[in-house]
This record gives sequence, structure tokens and C-alpha cells, in this order.
Amino acid sequence: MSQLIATYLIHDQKGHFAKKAEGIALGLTVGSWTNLPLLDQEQLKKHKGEVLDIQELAEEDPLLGQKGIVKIAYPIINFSADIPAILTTVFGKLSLDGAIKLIDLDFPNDLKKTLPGPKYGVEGIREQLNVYDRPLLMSIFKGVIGRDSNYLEQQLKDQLLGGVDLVKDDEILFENELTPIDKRVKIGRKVLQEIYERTGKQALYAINLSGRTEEIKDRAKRAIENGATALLFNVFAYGLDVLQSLAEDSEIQVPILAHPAISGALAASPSYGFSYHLLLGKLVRYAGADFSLFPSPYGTVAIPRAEALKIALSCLKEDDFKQTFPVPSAGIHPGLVPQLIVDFGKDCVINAGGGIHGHPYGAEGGGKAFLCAIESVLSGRSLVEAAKEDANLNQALKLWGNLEVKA
Ligand SMILES: CSCCC(=O)C(=O)COP(=O)(O)O
Ligand SMILES: [Mg+2]
Repeated sequence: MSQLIATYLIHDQKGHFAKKAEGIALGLTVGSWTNLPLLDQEQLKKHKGEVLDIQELAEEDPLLGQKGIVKIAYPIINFSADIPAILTTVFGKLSLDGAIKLIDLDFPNDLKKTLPGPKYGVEGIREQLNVYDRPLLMSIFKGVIGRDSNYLEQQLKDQLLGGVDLVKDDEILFENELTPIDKRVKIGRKVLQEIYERTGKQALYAINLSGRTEEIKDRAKRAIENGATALLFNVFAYGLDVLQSLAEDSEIQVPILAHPAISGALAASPSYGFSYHLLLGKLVRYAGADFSLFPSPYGTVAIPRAEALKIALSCLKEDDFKQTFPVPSAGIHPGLVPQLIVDFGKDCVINAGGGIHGHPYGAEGGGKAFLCAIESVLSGRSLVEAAKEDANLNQALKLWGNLEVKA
């Protein structure tokens, strides 16, 4: 019988993990079945969760007690094949029941088959952009709230002239009178075309898809009909199922970038919530994101390096799905590029807002400084060496410094 396997970090003052694990396996499936008549027990057996493994960890939390890892298998006949039902089964009521963290989910093939995964993935995106041999570079509009469409247009041009592969709206730019989505799409189409004719550079502009859930599919489709080339989506403000339904829609034929806004509330605690790699890696990928943004280990809202690396591994793991581009973000500047490439390799997106727009030569200089940093790392040169011949990189390093690389 096909089973979904959930791995949890649990805590117990007395280390009674077996009892706790059995309580979860029963409580989230058939409830207390042992007191029922034999006939009912037989009927319920095929629905009961099964404790597969219990490991006691040496580590102890001073307040929460001893730590343990338990694996519980849930028969997939218990729930419908959708993420809301899956999450409610494995972590619904349980998420409210003290210090417990859902670390991972192993999906059986018949359940995986019901999920879309990314439409384009790393390979498809590289084909669209015609960039195969380096990390991609993305920049983020900044300071657009309260500004008109001329301002937005100029910012887009400046960013693209810096040579970036993608530009994205900030996740906090919503429907507004000055720069509504229709206007942004129109500007995006025009400027992307102009830059392509001038420089031959293909780029994508990810428009923030916002508004009420019931409106957003139509809004996305209209944007795409009018020339939108990618969508940014605040997946945790809406839910993974909404991402899935966008990804599955055959009329939504553009890449989707999943923004991690809100996810800190769900994953940052070491003892509660989801693991970051499950949420921003596996689930976002399975639900259909082509890109997953997450806090890098080095910037302004840093997460531990080990966590960030696991997110990226989960995005790129050999699997039945296309790969999702990992996008370590927040507070990124050119001096971090060598470390980002050591950590995430070539299949990642280097993504910056302030590190592009705050460059002394403007967004164009910012983009060029990043590209020079990427190229110098890939050709084995130090940033300091490369900066001797590149004024853009030189200015960036003077302003933001140059992180010493750790293996
Ligand atoms: C926390 S990951 C999302 C990064 C993001 O949305 C952003 O605006 C980063 O901007 P920055 O100026 O820090 O590059
Ligand atoms: Mg942002």
C-alpha cells in the first residue's frame, strides 16, 4: 500500500518517544482504535499511520527536553491528492501540539504524479535566456512605490543595460494607480524588446502577481496575453495550492518565481513549524515554481548556511520533476559572489536590489560589477585582481567590501 512518509523532530522531557510517535500515528489517522470491536479494528488497519523509525538524539533543549527524530508513514488512501489535504494530515492539528517540527516528506510515486513541478526548470530557463555556463543574475526594482510609470521605465532600462538576465518586481509592489500590472507589462514588453534590439540580450521581467486569490488567474492570463514574460508570486501569503493551480494552468506559459515572504514565520524556529528545505525547496518545487527565492547565509536576513544549502539541494536534486533555480537573496553585493558560487555552484541565481541600485554608477554599473565578479570567479581570478581592470567592480568592492571565501 502506498504511503507518504513524514519525518519530524520531536521533544520530550522524559524521552518517551515511542509513545509520542505512536500517538501521532494514531491521532492523525484513525484515532484510538484499540478499544474498538475487532471488526472495526480490521477495517481501520489499512488507514492507520505506522511508526517506521525512532532515533533519540544526544542533543537536549534546556526548555523543551530531549530531542528525537521520528518517521511516520501515512497511507495515501486517507487523503485526497492535494497539498492542503496532505499538509492537514501530516501536520494539521499536530502543528499546534507543542514543540514539533516537520523536517521532510517522502512522496510515493503515485502521489508525486499528481503534482506539476516546474514547467521550465533550470534547463528551460537557460534556453529562454541563452545563458548556459554561469549563475544567472537578477535585479529587483527598488523604491517604486509612489513613483510613476516613467520612473519604473527608466529603472527597468538601467537594470537591463547592466546586463542582468532577469528583473523582478519587489514583492511589496501591489496593484496601484501609478504602476498597475497592465502598465508594467506594457513597459516591460517595450523595454525588453528595445534592449534586445540594441544589445542582443534576452531577459525576463517577473511581474508581481497580486490581489485576491479569485482574481489572480485572470490577471496572470491577461498579463501574459499582453506580453508578460514571468510571474513573481508570494506563495506563502496565498498557499502552495494556489501556486500549484497557476503552475498547472495551460494558459500560464511563463516561468513562476516563488517569493519566500511569510515563510520565516513558518520555518525559522529550530523546534516548531516546517524545515526551510521542505518548504522553500521540495514543496515549492513540487507545486510548480521555476525559481525559489530564499535568504542567503550572508545578507541582511541571513539563515544558517547549512539550511540554505539544503534548500538549494532540494531544488536541484535528481527527481521526477524539473529542477527549480535556487535564488539565495537579500543584502547581496558583488563581494559575496565568490562565496555564493562556492556554496551554490553555477546553477543558481544571484539576486540583488540594493546591491544593484546602490552602486555609485547606478543600476547599470551595479549589474556590470556583478557580471564582472561572476566572470572573474569562473575564470579563477580573484575579485581584487579583476577590479584592477574594471571600474564598476572596483567601486562595488570599495563600497561593500569583499567577503573572505570559506570552503
Ligand atoms: C528574503 S529573500 C527576498 C529578497 C527580496 O525580496 C529583496 O527585495 C532583496 O532586496 P535586497 O535589496 O536586499 O537585495
Ligand atoms: Mg523584496
